[in-house]
Amino acid sequence: MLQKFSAFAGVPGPVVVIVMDGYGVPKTDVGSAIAAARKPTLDRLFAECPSITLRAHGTAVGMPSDEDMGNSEVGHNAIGAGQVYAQGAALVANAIADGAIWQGQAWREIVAGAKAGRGVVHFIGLFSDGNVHSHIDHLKAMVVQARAEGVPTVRIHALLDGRDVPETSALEYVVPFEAFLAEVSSGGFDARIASGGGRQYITMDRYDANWPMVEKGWRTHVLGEGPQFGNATEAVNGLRERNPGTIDQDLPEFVIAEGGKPIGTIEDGDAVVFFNFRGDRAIEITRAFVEADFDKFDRVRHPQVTYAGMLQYDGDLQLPKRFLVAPPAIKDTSGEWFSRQGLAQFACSETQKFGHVTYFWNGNRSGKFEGETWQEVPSDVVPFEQRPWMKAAEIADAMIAALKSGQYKLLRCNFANGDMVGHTGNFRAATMAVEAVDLALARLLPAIEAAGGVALITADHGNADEMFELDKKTKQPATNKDGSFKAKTAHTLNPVPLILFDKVSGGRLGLKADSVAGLSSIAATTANLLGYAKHPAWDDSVLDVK
Ligand SMILES: O=C(O)[C@H](O)COP(=O)(O)O
Ligand SMILES: [Mn+2]
Ligand SMILES: [Mn+2]
Repeated sequence: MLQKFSAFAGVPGPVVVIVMDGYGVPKTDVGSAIAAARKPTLDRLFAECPSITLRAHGTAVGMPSDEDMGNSEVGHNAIGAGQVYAQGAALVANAIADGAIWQGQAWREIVAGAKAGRGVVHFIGLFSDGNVHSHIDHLKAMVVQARAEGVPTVRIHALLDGRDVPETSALEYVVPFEAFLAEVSSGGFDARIASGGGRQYITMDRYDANWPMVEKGWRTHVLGEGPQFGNATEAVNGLRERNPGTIDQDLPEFVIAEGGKPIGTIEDGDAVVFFNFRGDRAIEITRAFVEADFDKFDRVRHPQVTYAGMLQYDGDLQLPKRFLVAPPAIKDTSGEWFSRQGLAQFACSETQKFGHVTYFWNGNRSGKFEGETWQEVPSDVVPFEQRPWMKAAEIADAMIAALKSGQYKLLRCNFANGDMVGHTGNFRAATMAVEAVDLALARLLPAIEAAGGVALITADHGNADEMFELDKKTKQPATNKDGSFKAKTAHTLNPVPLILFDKVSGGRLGLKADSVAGLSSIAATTANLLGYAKHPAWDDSVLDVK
């Protein structure tokens, strides 16, 4: 059980944690959709309430280095668990560096499974060095190892990124990788890219938002259906010509063929590795491969393959059963400990971020802890620059209703706007996204005050705070040849705000500025606001009690 907090007895009402996804604190207002947005509520909060910044990238959230931006998985894991674990990106890199991955049963079964069949290993995954869902160096190491272990054929199904890396950078990955594959394809070894497409167009849906996307991916990778090209470089060039202005993440599917025949359909007896380490966008395609009674779309045929995930994507569902590297063993999460305390908890977001405040928050578990209520607001299936307000109003409605019910001592929500619209690279839409969140806060905060509660308003990482690529040398926004700014779709390395909205303590409560504090300090801060000492495993609270 959690102990009482000696310095403060706890607020009379609930504690509400509000995550403004993709809302960082930028170094310059140039290119910041947040600075450009009209946001009277947030401006007032920053002027009147205690606020500090928290680290939300790099080692502060378990990434391999401080060059790595933050992301929703590591951010919500850190907020929910109150601790920092070495995350998938680091765990896979280490397992490759020390060779442990090749000794593991899963890798041995992949190689043995392929050799017992047609001798084909397929690698499907996000084809970039974004290090959010995957890293291309991990793929490279597996191709080299497969060759060394005598696997004759490798087929790669490359999901083009442009979302965690610059928006039209696909050829920077495809061209050198096809050259590398040509170089290693000798002595009876044949490795080629066989299919692919934009990651937001095929395969990498999440949270059941858009199964037709996954079906399209299945038809591309498994059945070999789609426009045919001679190699992936030609495919990217050809698709760009046919779809002018389309950025990589939205490019349609492609299939590599010889004489009209796809070179890499997935057949009985093949081995398949889904090489993303992050789970949210890996779960649906994994289900299509491993579930016997799968009913989300017609698979046409269901090849019997040896399937492995880079990590296990869902510990509760054991999905998939075979995985190359063990995921971080996240335990003692705040959700679990507040539940053991008998506190009722409410979690809400729209589909696109629903798993963030449930599954990621609870340490990548899909099951609820006792006393948790989860509410999902269905997201629209549209390009979000067309609807930058997304479901901010409906999330505010649900939160206000939950507050009014008086049932919950802890509430949490995620507003997806700054991030989902930030990822489109559309500056104007991103300012509206921030404005929509501001409007929702203007309604939500009075309900928190009326319930005698307080709010911690924060973010999981930056995105809308930097909508232009920065020049690597000057760190100023980079320009195209015509002088326009280069749109940026990825997350940022900026810290995030932590604001304490408190109308109940009479000014007793503040936040301690601490240059090393990160997102993992929020769990302990929440416990202290409720009048509990932090769990010993959690990082320190930043609550200041006068
Ligand atoms: O999956 C995505 O949309 C991006 O790669 C990362 O965004 P998120 O970490 O905010 O989900
Ligand atoms: Mn996020
Ligand atoms: Mn994002």
